[in-house]
Amino acid sequence: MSPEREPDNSTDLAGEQDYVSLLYRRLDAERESAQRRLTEVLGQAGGPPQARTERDVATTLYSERLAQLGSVEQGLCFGRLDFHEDETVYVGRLGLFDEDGDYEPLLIDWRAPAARPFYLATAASPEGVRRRRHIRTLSRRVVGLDDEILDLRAADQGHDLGLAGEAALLAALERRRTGEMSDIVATIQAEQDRIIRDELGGVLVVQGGPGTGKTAVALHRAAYLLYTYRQQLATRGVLVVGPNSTFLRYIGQVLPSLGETGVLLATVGQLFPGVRARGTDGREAAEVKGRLVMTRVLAAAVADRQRVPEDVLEVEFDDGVLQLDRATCERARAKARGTLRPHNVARRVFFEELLDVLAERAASRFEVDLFDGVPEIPLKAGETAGVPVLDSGDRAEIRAELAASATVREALDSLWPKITPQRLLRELFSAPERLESAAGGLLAEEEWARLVRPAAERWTPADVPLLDELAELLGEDDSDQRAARARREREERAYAEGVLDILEQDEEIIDEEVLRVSDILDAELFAERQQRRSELTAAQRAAADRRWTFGHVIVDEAQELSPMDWRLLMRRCPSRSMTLVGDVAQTGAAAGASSWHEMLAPYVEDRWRLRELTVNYRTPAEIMRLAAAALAEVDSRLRAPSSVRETGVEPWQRKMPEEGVAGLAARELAAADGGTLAVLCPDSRLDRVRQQLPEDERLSVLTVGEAKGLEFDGVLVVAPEEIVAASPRGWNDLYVALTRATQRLGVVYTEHALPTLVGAG
Ligand SMILES: Nc1ncnc2c1ncn2[C@@H]1O[C@H](COP(=O)(O)OP(=O)(O)OP(=O)(O)O)[C@@H](O)[C@H]1O
Repeated sequence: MSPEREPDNSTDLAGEQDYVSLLYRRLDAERESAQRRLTEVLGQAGGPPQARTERDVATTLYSERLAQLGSVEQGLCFGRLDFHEDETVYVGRLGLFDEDGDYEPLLIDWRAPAARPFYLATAASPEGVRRRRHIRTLSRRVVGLDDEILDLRAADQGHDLGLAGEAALLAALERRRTGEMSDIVATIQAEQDRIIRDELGGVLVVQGGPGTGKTAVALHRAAYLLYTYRQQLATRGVLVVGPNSTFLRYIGQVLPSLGETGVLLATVGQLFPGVRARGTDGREAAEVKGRLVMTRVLAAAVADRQRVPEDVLEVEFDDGVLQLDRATCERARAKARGTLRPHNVARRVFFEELLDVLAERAASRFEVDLFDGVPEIPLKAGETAGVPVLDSGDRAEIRAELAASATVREALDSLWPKITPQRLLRELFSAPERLESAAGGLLAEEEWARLVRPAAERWTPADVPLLDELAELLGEDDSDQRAARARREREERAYAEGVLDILEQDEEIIDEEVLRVSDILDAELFAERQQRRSELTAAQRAAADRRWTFGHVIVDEAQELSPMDWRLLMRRCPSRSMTLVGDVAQTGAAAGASSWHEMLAPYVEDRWRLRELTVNYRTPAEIMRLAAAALAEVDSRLRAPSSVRETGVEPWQRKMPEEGVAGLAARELAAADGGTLAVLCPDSRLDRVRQQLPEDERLSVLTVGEAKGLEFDGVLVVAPEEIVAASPRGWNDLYVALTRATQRLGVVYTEHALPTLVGAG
């Protein structure tokens, strides 16, 4: 599409300013009203539980509304569509209505169906649109207009990449980077829009090269889904998974500006409540931990904790000793395992079995003791010896005593202990003999030996899926807690019934009050209220609950996740309503994916749909030519995405010892003209390079892994030859490093130049 442009015209500018000012007045009025209501609610206190619950709901509602209204202050309205039938629609960051008139829409939310032509209309397929106008604002002032006339005559003069709102797009892309990602609502392109608005159900995979807007699309999709399927998603929330916390900080501000709060942003390492994975694994250990075979290693480690005695176990009880022989314990273990319940739950069965046996043995011993020393009286004709001395009540009492005895419990615990995932994993990794027993038949010795580490070591991100797996294998015997909860509920109900009785007897009390009390007793209503309360804090509640399942899960840099990471995520999303975005050419993690098919087959077979993004909005064509040479080394069949723009600045390459990096960085930082610069280096050089460089908030020194998903105005890649040599996925890493810049790129060799790059440069 090659739109004809109408020149900016001051009458239009003034007209749009009037309209935009009207929108801001409406926004202010909404804010005042939400603030007033919030203040009113906060001013109330006391009252019955129902009133308190309602106040909680209202407080959260108005606070969220205020946050949402605050987040759209910049760029409230950014577009206008004029249709052939003289209809005009304004598009913006949220919907506003004319509440004084007949509730006409003044501004259409970008996510609403009516806003769609703004992103999709082309000259060839104008969807009734005559003119698309991008409105540029600075604070509340209109500073420019970019018009496109969608005229079929212009359609075949088409631009190769089919860009919509080209001037506004290029202006957005030229912007200096601040270190925080911004939203792209004003300039979403058609191929991106189709992904953002794709249906909710099933697994959607978005494959796209660097800079094609995968992250941007994933976040806008979260906002779109919450807007469109609010009922379905608000209670369960949306989980957005990113590769590391630097990345989460980078994208953290985008969603509030899209007006969304029902989203939990997390790394996989943050998804096991109570564990903070702050340690790091070596590349090889992480790779082994990520393998699917670890499920079998862990299952074996759990089975190893279900022991039987070599010969007999002696259990002290009541001034005597009872014996549990190996065969009896084996029978009890087989029965407990046969229930197929998790370890901590099946333990109850094991205990019950052995308590039965012990009770039997204790009863016999008691009977023997009773008759000890008593002379045997010969049986008369017709008499039998079968009548037991202890009746069933006595036997039950002995069993109860055994169950309550600390020594008995200790003895049984030594065979089948109650154990947490954390304890089991710590004890497994800190004891080579335990590891050998569990992993010996499944991993080679040099593989399982990589997992050995001291017990005091910190948890790492790769431990988290293992803990999650163990939580499933071990389970939680919560029967005591459940019994306690049921007892509490019975007591509360009895109390409420008592209150109701008193109220009914008291004639002074009005009917309404009585109704409120009886409300508490209505289980359905009670459950519903609980539900409403949880709706408001879905993201927070989800963060604290390992068993939480999300309405939708979005995974960014999905290629980095290991098979064990996927198992964890799939548990969090049994509905398999997921959006996975990534680029298999950028995989750096040793346990990461090289094919979407391989990664997904265990969970959904081939029931997933693929969409591709093909245009690179970040990296200029000059830099992309160099990066394409690295991509060819990854796989010669892969094609780099086409860059949207050229800058006229070629990337440069130079040989220089490490000490020279500081001077080059200072030069590049100056050239970035107030923008950001990243120095990307191999892990082994990170500390030394960091020490050389001054503290500056515009300057970041990172490894390639840390820079994944980020972008900077300028980038210096140090020692590319070492980045390539450092891992089997070294070329993928170099490709990632070379595609982080929006303006300028320099490559500094410390040893030998890479012939591939020299040829391309
Ligand atoms: N339609 C658009 N309008 C304006 N800017 C855009 C658009 N699409 C993408 N961008 C910008 O392009 C840059 C790259 O986008 P993003 O980080 O989402 O790409 P990516 O595909 O996730 O890249 P990578 O795989 O390298 O992490 C960002 O600055 C983003 O804001």
